[in-house]
Amino acid sequence: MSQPAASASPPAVADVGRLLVRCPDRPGIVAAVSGLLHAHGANIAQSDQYSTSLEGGTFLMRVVFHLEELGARRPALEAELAEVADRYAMRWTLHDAAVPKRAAILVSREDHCLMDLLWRHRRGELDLDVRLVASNHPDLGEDVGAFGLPFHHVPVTPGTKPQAEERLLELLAGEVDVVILARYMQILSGDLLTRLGVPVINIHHSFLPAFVGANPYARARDRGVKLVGATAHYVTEELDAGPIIEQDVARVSHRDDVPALVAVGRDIERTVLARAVAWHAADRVIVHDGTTVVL
Ligand SMILES: Nc1nc2c(c(=O)[nH]1)N[C@@H](CN(C=O)c1ccc(C(=O)N[C@@H](CCC(=O)O)C(=O)O)cc1)CN2
Repeated sequence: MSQPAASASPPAVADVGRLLVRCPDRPGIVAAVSGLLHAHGANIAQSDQYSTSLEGGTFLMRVVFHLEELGARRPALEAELAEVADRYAMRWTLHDAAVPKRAAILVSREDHCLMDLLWRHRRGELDLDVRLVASNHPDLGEDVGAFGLPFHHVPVTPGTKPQAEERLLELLAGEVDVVILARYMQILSGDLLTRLGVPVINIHHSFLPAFVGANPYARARDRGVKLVGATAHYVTEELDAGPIIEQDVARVSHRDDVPALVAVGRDIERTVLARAVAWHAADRVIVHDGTTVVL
């Protein structure tokens, strides 16, 4: 099963920029962007592009480049990018690979996805600046503290959901660039998502679009599935309907009861979430028309 390379991005080093481009497809875009980077003294290390259609499609491009003194040269580079963008009706973002995205992780009681992310982060495998962990249960506070990270218990009950979301916003709004739901089992309101204003990545414990919502493994067992899976997706107000970033599956059989399905699923969930988070951290995921392109 082919999939984007586990990590095609060069190591995050000084003076490495990542440029993401989106515009109506037409001839000359690659030449215009590469020519601009060359004119500013940049050396392109990686370039990936995709057009949604050869006729009237949208052109998506990700360029990783090295430019000495990137910080000092960035204003002039961005000024000329703005001019090229006008010519090609281009939307673009430029990221400094030396500045990891600030992240918060939300969790409930299941620890496998959270711990996997924290272990990878501690080993330096996850290019993120993990700022805090928050949970609607106190269970994992000690485990998080062992990683030297702040842990915030934000209890949620049906009658206190608005107040809990206000507390989450106090902790997160303006403080992080991405929020990761590592089996966080509370539905986030559209108001919270809007006020957060940053991408939220969720791991759903089924191969979406099958078994949206709660208790997917029990429903999968009742259905007699021969595969179970996990799906990492961006979070939207509609439950488990956001753009899919990564998925994977494993074979199961009639011999597997629900606990066995849950056990098989745990390994899939944590590896799928880790891959999705790593790709997001490396600016490899572009959302287009409710789906994603992973360059
Ligand atoms: N706005 C969104 N919020 C969340 C999403 C999402 O896609 N959009 N994904 C969920 C995670 N999730 C499945 O992956 C999920 C979580 C919670 C529920 C649910 O029914 N929760 C109940 C309360 C459960 C409890 O009290 O423990 C509820 O919130 O009413 C279904 C699916 C994370 N949030």
